[in-house]
Amino acid sequence: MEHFYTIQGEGFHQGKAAYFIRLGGCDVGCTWCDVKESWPFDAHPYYPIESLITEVKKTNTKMVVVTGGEPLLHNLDTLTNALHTEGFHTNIETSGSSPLSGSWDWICLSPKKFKRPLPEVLLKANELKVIVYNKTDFAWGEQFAAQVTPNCKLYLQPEWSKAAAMTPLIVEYIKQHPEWELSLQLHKYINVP
Ligand SMILES: C[S@@+](CC[C@H](N)C(=O)[O-])C[C@H]1O[C@@H](n2cnc3c(N)ncnc32)[C@H](O)[C@@H]1O
Ligand SMILES: Nc1nc2[nH]cc(C(=O)O)c2c(=O)[nH]1
Ligand code: SF4
Ligand SMILES: [Mg+2]
Repeated sequence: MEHFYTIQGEGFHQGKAAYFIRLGGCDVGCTWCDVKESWPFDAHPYYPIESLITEVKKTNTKMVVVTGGEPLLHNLDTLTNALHTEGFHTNIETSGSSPLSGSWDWICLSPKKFKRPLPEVLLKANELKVIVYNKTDFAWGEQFAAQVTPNCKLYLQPEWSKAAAMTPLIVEYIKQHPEWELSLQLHKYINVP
């Protein structure tokens, strides 16, 4: 759908330079999704992997983030193998709701009520990023925290339109449950892609 060089705005790698590859198509349908234009599967331009890699190599980045849409609707083996051949770190942003493909240095799983994550992806997640849209989402997120591995990082991220109301609740929750950390969508505060 699009590709751009920016800083990772969310989660464990927040603040680091990263090249984003956003793949078209999503079958999850979150009511509050901030990239609904990504949902149609066939409405986006196709970029050959070689030309994407040429663009990434023009930057100074080591890190490539594959997102969407739901990137796991595509088989990502060829793309991630090509990125690894060129020495890039491969990160994915996923709802975990479709089978895992690709080889990943970092998997950020953000579970969704609209299509639940698969156990196989929960077990491979390096980072669990729960979006807090209302106060019931804390208890809802704990069920997934119970299914990831002990090393998996745990983040609570306010849904953007509810951030003013939810961020204070998140701060209180983290004070009570310090295994969780705050993730803000930094790029939206500083107006970068
Ligand atoms: C647009 S999604 C694409 C990747 C994948 N479909 C997923 O949901 O993880 C990228 C990240 O943005 C988060 N996100 C989407 N809309 C959001 C919103 N309105 N507020 C906060 N986070 C949002 C998702 O939960 C996910 O972690
Ligand atoms: N800067 C920036 N950081 C991000 N982290 C995850 C994003 C995504 O949409 O997957 C995203 C994004 O769209 N922009
Ligand atoms: S899974 Fe991701 S891309 Fe799909 S609707 Fe939800 S937030 Fe948007
Ligand atoms: Mg985004």
